[in-house]
Amino acid sequence: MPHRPHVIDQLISAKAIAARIEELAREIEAEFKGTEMLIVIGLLRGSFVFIADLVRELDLPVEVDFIEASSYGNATESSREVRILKDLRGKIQGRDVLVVEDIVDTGFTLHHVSLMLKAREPAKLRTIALLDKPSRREIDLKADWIGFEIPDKFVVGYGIDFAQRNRDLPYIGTVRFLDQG
Ligand SMILES: O=P(O)(O)OC[C@H]1O[C@H](OP(=O)(O)OP(=O)(O)O)[C@H](O)[C@@H]1O
Ligand code: HPA
Ligand SMILES: [Mg+2]
Repeated sequence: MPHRPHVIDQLISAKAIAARIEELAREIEAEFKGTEMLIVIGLLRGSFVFIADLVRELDLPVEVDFIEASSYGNATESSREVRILKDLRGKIQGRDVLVVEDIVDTGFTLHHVSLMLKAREPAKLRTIALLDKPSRREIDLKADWIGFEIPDKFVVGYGIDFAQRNRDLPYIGTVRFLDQG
């Protein structure tokens, strides 16, 4: 796909994200109070920034593992086909698990990964997504915790990309394409 000229408008500031992560961490601590070990699973690549900030805020014993799932390629529309490019290193049977996602849009990615992980019989499986775009949902699914509900706009930053770019922005922004008005 050729690079499309665009500008980025800030939607959620880095400060607002940090404040929300503190609140979410307290709720997750309450839910997993007394756990021997919480396996925190990030969905690569989009969640790499969120999981890094979240685990550092959690006052719980944690292990970190990753799955790489991809459905967007370089497009702004889901292919609705979730490919698992990398599976977990560790086993999760009988363990407490938190799946960390950056954004739930159509719902295909989190749905697919949740089903796959549930089949491995964890003791408890919960999900968290920093962003939720309910207007675009095609699968009836809600993460157990959501950072922010956002409008039907393509977003980037804080780990989230457009054609692999802009993951390094410290805030969440919306992409305004200049070739489409
Ligand atoms: O709810 P959905 O419509 O499935 O969309 C959400 C998923 O899409 C993006 O991942 P992508 O496939 O672009 O891969 P990436 O995380 O490597 O950027 C995003 O990071 C979520 O994982
Ligand atoms: O709004 C989005 N931005 C980037 N990647 C995405 N994947 C699903 N929704 C989005
Ligand atoms: Mg992703």
